[in-house]
Amino acid sequence: MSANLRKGRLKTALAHVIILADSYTHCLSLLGLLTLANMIEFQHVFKSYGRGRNILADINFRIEPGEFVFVSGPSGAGKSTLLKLIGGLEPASRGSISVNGHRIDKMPPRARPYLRRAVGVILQDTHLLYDRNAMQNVMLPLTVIGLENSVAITRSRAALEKVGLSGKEDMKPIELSGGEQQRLAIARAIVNRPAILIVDEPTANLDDETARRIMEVFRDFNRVGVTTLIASHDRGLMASYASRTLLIEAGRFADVKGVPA
Ligand SMILES: Nc1ncnc2c1ncn2[C@@H]1O[C@H](COP(=O)(O)OP(=O)(O)OP(=O)(O)O)[C@@H](O)[C@H]1O
Repeated sequence: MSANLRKGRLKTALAHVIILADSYTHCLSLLGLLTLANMIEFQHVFKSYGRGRNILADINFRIEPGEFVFVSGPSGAGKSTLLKLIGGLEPASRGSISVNGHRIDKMPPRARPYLRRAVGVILQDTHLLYDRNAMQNVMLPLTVIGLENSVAITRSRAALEKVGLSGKEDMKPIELSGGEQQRLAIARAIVNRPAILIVDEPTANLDDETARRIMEVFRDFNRVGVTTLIASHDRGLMASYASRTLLIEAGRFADVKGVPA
């Protein structure tokens, strides 16, 4: 056997080991997630911005590990605000919020990276890095935690493929359509395999077929135990997927089985 052929085979074998090791750690992390109890609990939570009115008032609910829940209500009702509280992107004005058993309203700033890893946040404003290409944007959360480059690339490619962006790795966000940018933000949020996914209006800019495909990506994650919360006013989407809906309407809050009437 020539030295080049041997080298080639060794490289292929190594790549397989890396992928296998990666799946192994994924399984372990999923087991870890399940034992970590990736639940969300709000107790008497109030939220106002500055001295303004209460956007959320005395909100109480508990989402069990692995649930798939919609947050619904009219525009301006406070859906994004609720998601931001869970992701630690906005502080509550009063009350207690627990995520994964940690009181995030009492979490010191040095513990924030933990929350960022545990909770994948996909907001309407995608916060992509416009001077980096699609691949670099998706790789960022993995680079931050010090994952080896080759593993980060393999996982980022897989995440881009999941959201239908294979072949667009080298494109900058500005060269992508609104819907593609949204899918890029989804790839970046799932690449870290969070315990909880919170998603704001994920299908707003997408055609029906792409919307269905993206919802299936969230379902796949949910099937392996990822607690998923989706803010939406798309009744068709909720009719297909919702088994529980948190409804915020005119300052009132309701926890509804299935889709609200
Ligand atoms: N940073 C902020 N400062 C002040 N007010 C804010 C801020 N963010 C949101 N609000 C106000 O809080 C209210 C709820 O906003 P939020 O974005 O949570 O609603 P929403 O239900 O997600 O709306 P939409 O469906 O239109 O996205 C709105 O009246 C909004 O103006």
